[in-house]
Amino acid sequence: MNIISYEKIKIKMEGTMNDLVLKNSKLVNKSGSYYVSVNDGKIANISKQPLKADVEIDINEKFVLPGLIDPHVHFRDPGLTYKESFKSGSFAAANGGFTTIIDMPNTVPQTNTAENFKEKMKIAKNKSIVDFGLHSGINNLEEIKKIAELKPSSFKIFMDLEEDNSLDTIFRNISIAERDLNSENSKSQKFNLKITVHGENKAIIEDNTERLKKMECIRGNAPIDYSYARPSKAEVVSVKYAISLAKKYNIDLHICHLSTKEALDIAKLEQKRQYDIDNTLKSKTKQNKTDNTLKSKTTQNNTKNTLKSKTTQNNTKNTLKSKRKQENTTESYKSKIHNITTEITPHHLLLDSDVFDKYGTIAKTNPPLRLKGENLAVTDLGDIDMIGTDHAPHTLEEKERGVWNSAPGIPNLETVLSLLLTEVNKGSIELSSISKLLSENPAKIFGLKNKGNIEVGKDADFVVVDLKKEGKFNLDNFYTKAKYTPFENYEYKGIAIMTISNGNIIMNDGDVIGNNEGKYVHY
Ligand SMILES: NC(=O)N[C@@H](CC(=O)O)C(=O)O
Ligand SMILES: [Zn+2]
Ligand SMILES: [Zn+2]
Repeated sequence: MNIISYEKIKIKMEGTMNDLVLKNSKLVNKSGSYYVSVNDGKIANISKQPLKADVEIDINEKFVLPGLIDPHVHFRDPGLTYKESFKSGSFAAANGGFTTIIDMPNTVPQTNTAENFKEKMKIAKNKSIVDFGLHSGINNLEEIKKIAELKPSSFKIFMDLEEDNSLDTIFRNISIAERDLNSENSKSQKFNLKITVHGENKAIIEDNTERLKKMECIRGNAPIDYSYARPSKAEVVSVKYAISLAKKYNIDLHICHLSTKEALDIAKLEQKRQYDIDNTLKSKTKQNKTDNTLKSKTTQNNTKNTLKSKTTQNNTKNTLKSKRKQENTTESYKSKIHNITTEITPHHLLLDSDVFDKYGTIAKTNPPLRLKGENLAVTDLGDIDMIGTDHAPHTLEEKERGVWNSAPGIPNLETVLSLLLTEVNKGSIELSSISKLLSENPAKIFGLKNKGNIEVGKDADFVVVDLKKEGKFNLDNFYTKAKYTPFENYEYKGIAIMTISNGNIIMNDGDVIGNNEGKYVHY
């Protein structure tokens, strides 16, 4: 038990004092103004009555939202820290209103062994000022099982880099690892492995790029050719295949940076199918329950008990059997429900390939910005689970090497909240949908149970926003090392003015205060 200093015990003894209170706060979907108090990094109380604390911050009737959570960042640490690091990346996150990020495995070395995973945990613990989850890379079954015990947020597959015939094996290995780990720990479904995919088909990309390069002399290969080289079809084919493998192996699937209507429709269809199966299962179990109670109680009890122990035996055997059956046959509706979830980036939401005219290869990213008519828009947000910024920093020099050799990727942590608050001011989305897309759903879908909402007992993670503040992004004020964005001349209305992580202020009016220690978070 760590001994805390006497004065803190004294304050605790008095019982009244909190560590922090946010007074005169506006909360989404609640009328009036609130006091939100914090104790030991957790939300202690939410009240209309005044609350006292060591530190009192007057929010002056601004909105206090749950701290933002980004499930898709590339902090390039270890190995590529000249582009970004957990220090610069987490400072950028704090500046953008984020209190939690989940980092991608395409570092050097790849985060695809238990050893490299632990090494990255250490690096992040030392450098990150926001809480962090980690996605794992892919490896053989043995390594996957060792990493799975460290509770990665998911196993990430870059389908644009994998041959189709290796994908089936990857999904199969993840489902076998989940089954084996849970049968070793049979008391509960302790391990729930999730796959996240970069959904673009490698073969289609290679064929189209080859064809366009050959025509270089005729077409001159403008930056927009990148959108033709990685056509929507590459995403549609890849997302369809990933969903079929998730069904076949009963594994939860999260689709990164969805960028086309067609692929979104396919994902929605499967989500609806799973929802219907889930409801059928729920009504069946309820039906069974009513049937059983109708029978006489007494005689039933003993038979029920013997039956129960047998049924539990059969059930475990059945689930394992159905899982085994799953591997080779098509899904049966009795199978475990696998969740299909989706994310979209700010650039695929708000930009299309027209922006290449102005920003050239600065706007080059994977998947590419879509041609008008193929792209998604703010009106599609109701069908998408979350925003994942795909904060993918590179150096300016790496971004200016022509259409084929420039590095793909756009940094977004310090622009996304202002971009979405501007949409709120335009009336195209509600303020509540920002919390749903950037806090509640990422927390729920990636199992971050202490995060995502302003509720008593949850982590005291907040972002205070000034809905009225207008301006243009000034790259000199950004903390990311990647000083470029296709949103440079965007006129925003609304910005983060304070970020609080576990009760500690980490950003105040655009100044990041770096004395906070981010912690590893997982499902
Ligand atoms: N999105 C990108 O264009 N680039 C990502 C890789 C990826 O997510 O494909 C990166 O790590 O740079
Ligand atoms: Zn990607
Ligand atoms: Zn990415």
